Amino acid sequence: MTAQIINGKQIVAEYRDNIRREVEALTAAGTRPGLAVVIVGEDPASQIYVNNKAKACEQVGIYSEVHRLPEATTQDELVALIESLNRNAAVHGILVQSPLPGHINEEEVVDAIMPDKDVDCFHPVNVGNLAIGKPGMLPCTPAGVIEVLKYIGADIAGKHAVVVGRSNIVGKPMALLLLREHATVTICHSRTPDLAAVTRQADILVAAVGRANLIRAEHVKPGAVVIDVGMNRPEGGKLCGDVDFEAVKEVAGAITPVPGTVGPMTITMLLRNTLHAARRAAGAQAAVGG
Ligand SMILES: Nc1nc(=O)c2c([nH]1)NC[C@@H]1CN(c3ccc(C(=O)N[C@@H](CCC(=O)O)C(=O)O)cc3)C=[N+]21
Repeated sequence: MTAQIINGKQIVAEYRDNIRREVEALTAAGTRPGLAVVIVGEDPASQIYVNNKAKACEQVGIYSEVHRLPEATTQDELVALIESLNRNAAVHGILVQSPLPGHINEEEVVDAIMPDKDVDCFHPVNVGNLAIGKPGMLPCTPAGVIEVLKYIGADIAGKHAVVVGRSNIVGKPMALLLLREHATVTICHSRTPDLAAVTRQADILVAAVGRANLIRAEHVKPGAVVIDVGMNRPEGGKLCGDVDFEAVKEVAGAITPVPGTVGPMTITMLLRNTLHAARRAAGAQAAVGG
């Protein structure tokens, strides 16, 4: 039996429809949600992603502004821009597209973003709140994966979820969100001696490494839900994930295609974070009678 191919188009359309309605209501009440995206340099993949983010904002009625800075931008100039966006009342979310040029200290840049406007959930304050289970900003890609699992009706509580990859932007926060949903969670990485022996135990397998075809049929338990977070562009080839889709779809119970699901859901969660940030800002303003 072949796996259920998870239809990202349908999930994304439903979520964005709900967000669009909520944005409309908040705008009518006097606060139009706004997102500022900052991109430094000319990385071609980043240009595509940033354009997709701006288009998605437009689709749901969120105000957006894209700040395109030259490769030679200094640390001080970038931090000064972030500080001005922190003070800008029309901007509720700030996203600084990574990767940044080598001469920029990325950590210092993230620290400069006001935590309330950190719609990536990269700031240490938001990461800490996530780790201790306080409500707040959720990281976009991991939150999107949880929404996909819920949408297809996958059980998470008590299931064994295996995350392959330990990055700060996907692997680690993914494990925290699965834990919050009461999964038993294992994280694998490049030093895991027998990857397949661990991944074969997974009821839910999340691949977030950035290596094409890392996960093959022998890595997957029959019937498992396989979520592919990889975004690989082999030279001259087309975009593909970390999972050998054709082979794994014959074993898995459900699988996400790349492109099509996790990428657009990531952007959808960015829209949701921006909406929530705007709603909190509007509430805070009402509380001081502003
Ligand atoms: N501060 C920051 N926040 C991010 O969230 C962030 C980032 N930097 N840097 C780069 C990564 C990557 N990322 C993607 C989001 C959507 C798609 C996406 O929509 N992908 C489409 C395909 C797009 C295409 O054709 O290339 C899909 O999977 O269907 C891809 C990649 C966000 N990132």
